[in-house]
Amino acid sequence: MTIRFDNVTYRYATGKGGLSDISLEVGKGELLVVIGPSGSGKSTLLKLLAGFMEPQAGRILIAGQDIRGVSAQHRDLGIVFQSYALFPHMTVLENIAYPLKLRRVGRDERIERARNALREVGLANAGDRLPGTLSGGQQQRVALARALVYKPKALLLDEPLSALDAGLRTDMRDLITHIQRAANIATIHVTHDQEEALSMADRIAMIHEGRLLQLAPPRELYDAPVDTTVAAFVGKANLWPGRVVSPTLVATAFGNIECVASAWQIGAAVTLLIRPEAVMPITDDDGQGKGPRQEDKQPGRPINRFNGTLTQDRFLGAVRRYDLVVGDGVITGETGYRGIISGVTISPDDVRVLPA
Ligand SMILES: Nc1ncnc2c1ncn2[C@@H]1O[C@H](COP(=O)(O)OP(=O)(O)OP(=O)(O)O)[C@@H](O)[C@H]1O
Repeated sequence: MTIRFDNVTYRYATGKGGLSDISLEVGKGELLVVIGPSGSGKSTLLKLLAGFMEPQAGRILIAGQDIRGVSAQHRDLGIVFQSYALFPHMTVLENIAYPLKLRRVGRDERIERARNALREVGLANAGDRLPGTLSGGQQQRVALARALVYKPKALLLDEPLSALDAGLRTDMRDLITHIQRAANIATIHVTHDQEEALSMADRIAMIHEGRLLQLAPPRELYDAPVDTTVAAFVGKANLWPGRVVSPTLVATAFGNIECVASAWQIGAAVTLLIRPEAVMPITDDDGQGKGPRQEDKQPGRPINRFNGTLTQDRFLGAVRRYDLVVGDGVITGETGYRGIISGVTISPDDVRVLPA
């Protein structure tokens, strides 16, 4: 089954917030992650889908059917919230079986299906316990089992991992994607956490101020963001304002930067995006301060080469994130190199030209 938003608009009575003209489709078995800053409209999107309120314009379709007027409980959606929302006085098994009871499934079948669902989330032995005796991660697994037990048409995950600590969150990402794949169910997952989005999503929808800015697979969103808002929200970014001076040159506060600007008019105001991992430290190994990648392209002439002073040097384990002050500007780089850094180079191919 699929989920589709056709030009959906919702305005709160206050006149502020909501969603404007959202169109997107989630395919059968697809995991779409919705990201965006606080207040961008992510929860509004879920509330409209879940049936807690109706759009003022546009249509929402589940499995090709317009769901306007269908009550929340008849939309047959599995929903997992940040707060586990389990019934504290019911055992784990009773919690999971509850949606089946509501649907008048017989007792034996209820228990059997609830046990299967519990096994799928790796908690086969926890059926008789009360939710309060489980850890946060375990409770979230129960919530997931309860959401899926009646084979809903689609799955909605509203920040399901945000109450968990970092290590557990990473494990739960894998569990959710595993179970979501096995259930082959169209899923919308809302999160603040960009790494969670990048690692879990088939595609990511980035929402900002109620508008859909970009809908793309994680790599495309990261490598080719449509604008500076997406570039800054997803991953770390060096963003430098500039002006196109030739098809291969953009003037910035750091001087003229070699890049591919042929799609832009001469004189156009642009912003250059350089990801920190594309910033190459000039190491002792290439002594003369010419990055090897630049030499390959134009022998003898150093391109996009900057000398400066390291002001921040953060050891993050696998990598080191540093700030190099160059004139009035700062270049942030990431590297596994542990030696002294006094300059960097940036390959023209690693510079992305975005609208100003
Ligand atoms: N019940 C409401 N009445 C009026 N305005 C609301 C209501 N709910 C949300 N809003 C406004 O709509 C906008 C979008 O809110 P929404 O909760 O969808 O954002 P969000 O992206 O989910 O934010 P967060 O990440 O903080 O949960 C916000 O500006 C918010 O203030």
